[in-house]
Amino acid sequence: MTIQWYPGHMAKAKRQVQEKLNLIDVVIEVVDARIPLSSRNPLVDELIRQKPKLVLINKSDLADPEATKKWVDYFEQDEMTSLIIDAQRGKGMNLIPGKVRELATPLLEKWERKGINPRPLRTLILGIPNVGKSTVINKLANKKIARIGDRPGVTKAQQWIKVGKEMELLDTPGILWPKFEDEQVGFRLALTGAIKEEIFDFQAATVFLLRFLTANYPTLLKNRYQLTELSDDMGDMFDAIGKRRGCLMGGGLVDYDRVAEIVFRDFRQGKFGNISLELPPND
Ligand SMILES: Nc1nc2c(ncn2[C@@H]2O[C@H](COP(=O)(O)OP(=O)(O)OP(=O)(O)O)[C@@H](O)[C@H]2O)c(=O)[nH]1
Repeated sequence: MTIQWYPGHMAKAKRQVQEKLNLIDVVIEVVDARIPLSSRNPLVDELIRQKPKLVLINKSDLADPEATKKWVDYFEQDEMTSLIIDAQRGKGMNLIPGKVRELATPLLEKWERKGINPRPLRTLILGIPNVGKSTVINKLANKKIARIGDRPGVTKAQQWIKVGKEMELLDTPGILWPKFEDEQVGFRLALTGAIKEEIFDFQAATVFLLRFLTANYPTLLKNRYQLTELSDDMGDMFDAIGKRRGCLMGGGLVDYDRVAEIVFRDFRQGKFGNISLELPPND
């Protein structure tokens, strides 16, 4: 479910994350590999302050592998440790406990110095909606966790999931809102499913996507709709795709809304192939 965010919701979400963070040794932030920056809330770093953090670049099966490698370098330059994963298929996830331990080395050394018996490291999954937080938790827990819906008057205690011997994970993720004052960021979030479809202009998002594909993945776009040529004129592009897909109204006119919907759905379902909608700044 994608949530509509209002100032009240944001303040509540922030408070809830802050409460959880008090219990946490290492934060695990999940981002969408297709939009690793746009799917972050800049508040994360401010919120978690000095706590060690691991970035999971999820949904790598949908993204462009070349771009994803560049993102790992980008995060490294920014002194962030990241891992490329595909939570749906569990790929890359076996490396998480080792990375968490590595990140917690200063804490483990502190315990040793003080003669404190080491306990499992406590972690929290954090991220904006739809990046795959629950999928990551379920995979790490190695089973489907039964979720108890919010019921008025019933306080659900925080539950810890054991991941191996040395790591524990809070069973509910921390959710932060996406930030989309920039229109392009908004389109990227809409295309990847992080914000509700009703709150943006479908045709405008499709125009953004078609322009992006024309510039960056022309062959994938041509192949999908058997187009011999691509045009900068979006009217021509909609016409060409619409004719291929039989989106015609009376009088042979192309139904642009239907074209937009088809292109949009095709992208959401990964029908174009592996595409990243964002490259690291300065690339
Ligand atoms: N292709 C692909 N899909 C994924 C992957 N991880 C999660 N998904 C899908 O992405 C959608 C969202 O996943 P969730 O785990 O519900 O995401 P979430 O961050 O918990 O979402 P919210 O509950 O909205 O905060 C689901 O349809 C998942 O099946 C992945 O690695 N690859």
